[in-house]
Amino acid sequence: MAAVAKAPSAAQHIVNFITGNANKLIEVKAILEPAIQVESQVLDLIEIQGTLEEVTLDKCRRAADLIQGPVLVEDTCLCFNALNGLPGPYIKWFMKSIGHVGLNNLLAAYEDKSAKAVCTFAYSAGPGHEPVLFQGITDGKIVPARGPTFFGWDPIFEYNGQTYAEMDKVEKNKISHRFRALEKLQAWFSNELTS
Ligand SMILES: O=c1nc[nH]c2c1ncn2[C@H]1C[C@H](O)[C@@H](COP(=O)(O)OP(=O)(O)OP(=O)(O)O)O1
Ligand SMILES: [Mg+2]
Repeated sequence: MAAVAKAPSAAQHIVNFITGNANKLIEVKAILEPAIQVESQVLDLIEIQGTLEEVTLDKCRRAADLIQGPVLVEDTCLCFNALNGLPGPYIKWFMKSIGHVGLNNLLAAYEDKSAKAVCTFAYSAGPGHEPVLFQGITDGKIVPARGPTFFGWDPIFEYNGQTYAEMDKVEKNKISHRFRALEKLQAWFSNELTS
């Protein structure tokens, strides 16, 4: 009897993470691999205005349409509690225009320096498929910059006495907003595998 071709084993998931940010990709790989293999394409996706969920869902649909296949995208917010959640999804533009000092100054008038780092991932199985969201939040506070300036606002976000920039990567990836979101994504993927 002729051998029947076996379907590829579903033992491992692969995601195509669409991002223009090399630092995000490094962290996502460090957190997900080897359980989930991370491939990546660089696309500068248009980002609408709206809530974090709206921004991420729209980004995901755009990515799936452009790639014509399954995609994973992520949007990161830095929300100042004294400012009712702002800069939120607009943190990238605030960082670019006013930097670490300007972001600290935004809170000068307030005693409350607390902030939330929020990561929202969206996974779509392809164009026309409704994206699934996975969100992670880490509570911290905004402080004058400490530590190396490799990644965005890492030097001004303090968690448990250390800024993200002062932590080594392994440590950040155990408590970060990105890790907490990816924990949920990983659980969802392993459920998909067994169901
Ligand atoms: O863990 C982080 N620690 C420090 N800074 C961070 C982190 N994660 C994102 N960031 C910065 C990058 C960007 O300035 C903004 C989010 O904007 P966001 O649109 O999500 O990122 P992006 O445009 O760089 O990449 P993408 O192509 O995936 O949209 O916060
Ligand atoms: Mg972006």
